[in-house]
Amino acid sequence: MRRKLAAGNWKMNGLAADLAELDAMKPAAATRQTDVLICTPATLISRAAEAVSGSAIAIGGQDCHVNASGAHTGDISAAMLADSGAGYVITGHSERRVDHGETDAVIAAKSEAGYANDLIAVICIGESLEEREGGQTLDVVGTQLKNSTPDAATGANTVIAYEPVWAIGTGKVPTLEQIAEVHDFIRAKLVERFGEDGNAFRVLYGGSVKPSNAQDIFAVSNVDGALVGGASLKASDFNAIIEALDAA
Ligand SMILES: O=C(CO)COP(=O)(O)O
Repeated sequence: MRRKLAAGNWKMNGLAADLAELDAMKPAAATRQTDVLICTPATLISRAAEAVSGSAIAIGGQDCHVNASGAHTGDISAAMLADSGAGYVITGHSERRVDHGETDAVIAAKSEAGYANDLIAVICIGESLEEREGGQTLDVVGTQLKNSTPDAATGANTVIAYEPVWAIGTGKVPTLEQIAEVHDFIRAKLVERFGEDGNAFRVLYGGSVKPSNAQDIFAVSNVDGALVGGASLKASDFNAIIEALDAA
């Protein structure tokens, strides 16, 4: 039985004053069946980890460098994330694939850097609108999944997040049938590659998840939770999403 995961990605949002939102998420996070994760900007990780200490909320980073240390001005290593109190790291978010030219091979290497520091990698994959309209969704998702996921991935050290690029921050959400098609496909590919352990990977949906659509999305087969952007910034929204997931 996979534990569910409600994950928030704060992206480039969050100052010290916003740590109060984490405090307000603690009661909702104290659920039986759902893990709760907030990936803050790197500048807040250590304070966020302190703020959630003793609660059920885990803290993660949003990216890491492939190397452990060295002359990489402005970059942050997986060891630094772990040292700051992170337990997870997002790799391969579409905003990094697009803004920073990250390839599947780089994303796999970043995920491995995470494993080496006992971080769980949340590996993101998803098609663009053009690819969706061109009927290439499963090809694109399949290739990204294969090449961004290291051979060392397991259901314990890796979470897959399916985030259609056109659904991120747009308010547009795929139909439940479209979500089911991709999640069932991802599950089949994981089982094909990793055998029985392929059933242990959590597969999250991401892209315009809100309290108003969460219940329907969480009822879809092979949806084990969500990676939430905008609606994870405020406890009032994210708590409702946690509760919808826990009840699903
Ligand atoms: O990119 C996302 C999470 O990583 C989704 O963002 P939104 O929930 O704001 O659409």
